[in-house]
Order: sequence, then structure tokens, then C-alpha cells
Amino acid sequence: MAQILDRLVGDWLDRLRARRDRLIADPAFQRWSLANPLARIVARRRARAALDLTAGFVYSQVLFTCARLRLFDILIDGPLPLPELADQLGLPAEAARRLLDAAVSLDLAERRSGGRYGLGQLGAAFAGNRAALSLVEHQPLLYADLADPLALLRGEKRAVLADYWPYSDLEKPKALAAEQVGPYSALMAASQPMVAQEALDAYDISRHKRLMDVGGGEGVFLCAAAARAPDLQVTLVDLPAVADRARARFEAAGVLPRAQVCGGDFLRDPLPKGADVVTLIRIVHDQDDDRALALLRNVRAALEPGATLLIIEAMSGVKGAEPLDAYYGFYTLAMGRGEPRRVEEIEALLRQSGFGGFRLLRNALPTLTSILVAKAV
Ligand SMILES: CC(C)=CCC/C(C)=C/CC/C(C)=C/C=C/C(C)=C/C=C/C=C(C)/C=C/C=C(C)/C=C/C=C(C)/C=C/CC(C)(C)O
Ligand SMILES: C[S@@+](CC[C@H](N)C(=O)[O-])C[C@H]1O[C@@H](n2cnc3c(N)ncnc32)[C@H](O)[C@@H]1O
Repeated sequence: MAQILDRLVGDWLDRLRARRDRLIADPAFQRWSLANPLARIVARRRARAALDLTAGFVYSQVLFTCARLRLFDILIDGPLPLPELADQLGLPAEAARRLLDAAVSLDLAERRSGGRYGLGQLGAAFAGNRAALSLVEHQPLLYADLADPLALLRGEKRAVLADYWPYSDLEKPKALAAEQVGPYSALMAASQPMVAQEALDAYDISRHKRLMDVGGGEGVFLCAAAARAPDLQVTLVDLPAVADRARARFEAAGVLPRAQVCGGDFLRDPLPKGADVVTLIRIVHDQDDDRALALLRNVRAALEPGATLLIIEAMSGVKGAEPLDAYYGFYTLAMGRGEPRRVEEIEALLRQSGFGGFRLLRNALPTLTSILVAKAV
């Protein structure tokens, strides 16, 4: 009965939406809505959204140029006149003016009195966020691949990004050398503080004894967790060449005495036992379902019942994070493996791997990451 009712309501909604879509697509309706003072409010908002979609790539390139030329670092000390700015940016005055006018139009910069330029509110937010800037600066790799998105979708082109993340299509990732893991590990380390802050603000890690970060990169997350929980022991698992980088970071941060560092393959090698909490940060969305299942089962095998697993990555369908399917969907397409998943999809994989008791935490920036808590059953 409930199913029939569901179907009837669904059909009725579909008919209603089809009428709405035909109306919005009608040029006469679009003309009318711009002429009508009330409808114009909505029409202008939708037209602005359409422009943002159309011009988004150009906006990103303006942001990238500002980041590459350190505009935000220059302006954080106060506004400057154009000739001095042009000098510091290393651009001819006319080119600097063009870049700054573009930046002003995107709230990255602002025009100030006496012909000077200062930071816009978004520019100020970037000035204080090295982690976000590191991601902005690596975007050209993605854009190179997205120059031909159809070829990517049809599988006709091997993407540049796939070489940047070389572990994604190797049967023996443990053989990766230091120079192959260096660039992506440095990017992950630079962007990790933003994610660590979200996760550690939402989840009190000090209630645990040993935290194991699987695919923990250079150990930035574990250093942040160790700083918040002085009695916490930490274990990091990553490919051997990445684990070496983590060891060096732990030593520099004074974390080495309470750290265990394991170079290994999290899909094929058994994981160390003894942790009462495990984190997988920006890991599951790199993997197709088969590999994600192998990984989660491997994690489960290392845990006692009742232990906690935290999946920390951007998840689709979470309120406030709606455009993620576009960004991570095409990002992982270019990487050649993985996909962003909905919370229910991750829970289904977890259930098949021996986890339950799911709880999605509330956090400040779901565009950046979500945090799903699961218990080993
Ligand atoms: C008081 C006054 C003057 C004004 C009040 C107005 C007000 C409230 C202003 C707010 C100021 C404020 C606090 C701003 C905060 C801004 C923040 C937090 C900005 C954060 C920006 C984050 C960005 C842009 C993040 C971008 C993330 C990206 C692009 C992620 C990429 C991830 C990748 C590539 C991951 C790869 C991993 C893989 C391989 C898929 O596994
Ligand atoms: C996207 S990065 C995330 C790094 C870190 N968790 C973070 O959020 O900054 C994925 C990490 O998983 C590691 N990794 C990928 N495949 C692996 C495998 N088969 N075994 C062990 N580590 C692996 C990579 O070396 C890399 O450090």
C-alpha cells in the first residue's frame, strides 16, 4: 500500500516538475519574469547563478593568479597604490590593473581611497588560510585534464592528475619512490590542518588511548591530535616512502616517542593491532567499491569489537555541501579511480565490513569534510 502511494505521489510530482521546467525554459516566460518587478527578484538571482556557472573556470583562474603572485600576502599589510603593487607582483602596470579589477569584482580585493587597492573579504579569508591556498595552487593540474571533460568521461584520455596520484592505479604501490610521493604528500600535508581542525573540533579524541591514522600521509593529523590529547598514543600507516616523511615530521614535532610508524599497503598488508580508534581521512573516496571494501575489512580485522572508526572526507548529499558531486566527481574521474559517496553509501560499505552504530557529526564546514563515526561490531 505504502509503495503504491509513494509511486502515485512520485508520478504526480514528476508531472508538476515537467510543467515547471517547460515554463522556465520558455523564452517568453523568461522575458516576462524580467519585466515583472516581483518575479525579477528571483530571475536576477537565477541569472546570476547561471553566470557564475558559466564563468566559474575564469573566476578560478583569477583566484589562482592572485594566489601564485602572493597578492593576499602583499595586501595583508595594508592597501597599496597600483604602481607599487604592480612592482611587487612583477607585472606591467596595465596587467596588474586588469588582474586587480578582476579580483575586485570577485571580492578578493577592494578599491580604496587615493587609487589604492586593499584586500576584499574573500581575499582576507584566503590570506589567513594557507591550507586553502595550497589547494588553489594545485588546481592547474585538474584544469589541464578538464580541458576535455568528454574525453575523460568516455575514458579516451589518460589524465595528468592520474600521474600526480600514482598510487591510484598500481598493483604494487609500496614500490613508489620518494620523488613520486613527494608532490602529493606535500599538498596533503599543507591542506590537512583545515581538515584536522574540523574533525578534532567535532570529535573529542582525548577519550581514546591509541589512534591509528590509516593512509595518514605525513602525519599532520596525528600531530594535531597529539597536541590536543597529551596522553594519546598514535600509529600511522602509509606507503613506505610516505611513512618516512611522517617519521621525520614526528621527530621534528616531538611526537616520535609516542608514535608507531608503519610503511605498508593498507589494501594488502595486515594493519597493526591495538588502536581503539582509527581514522580514514580523504581515503575512502579515492577507492572504487571493491577496494574500499577490502580496506574497510582490513581495518575491521585490526580492531576489537566496540572500537571506533572515523571516516573523515567530503560526503555528497550533506546539507550545505551540495556542489561536491561536481568537484569531487570530476576530480576522482581525472584521478582515474574513486568517487564521492553519500553518507548512506558509505554506511552500506561499512555494514558489509563489520561496522555499525553510525553517527554523522555536526561540523562547521561540510563543504570541506564530513565526519562519520562507526563502531566495530
Ligand atoms: C567581522 C567582519 C568584518 C565581517 C563579518 C563577515 C564574516 C562573518 C566573515 C567570515 C570570515 C571568515 C571566518 C571566513 C572564513 C573563510 C573560510 C573558512 C574559508 C575556507 C575556504 C576553503 C576552501 C576554499 C577550500 C577548498 C577546498 C578544496 C578545493 C578541496 C580540494 C580537495 C582535494 C583536491 C582533495 C584531494 C584528495 C583526494 C585525492 C580526492 O583524496
Ligand atoms: C588523499 S591522501 C590523504 C592523506 C591524509 N589522510 C590526508 O588527509 O592528508 C591518500 C593517502 O593514502 C595513501 N595510500 C594510498 N594507497 C595506499 C595503499 N595501498 N597503502 C597505504 N597507503 C596508501 C597515500 O600515500 C596518501 O598518503
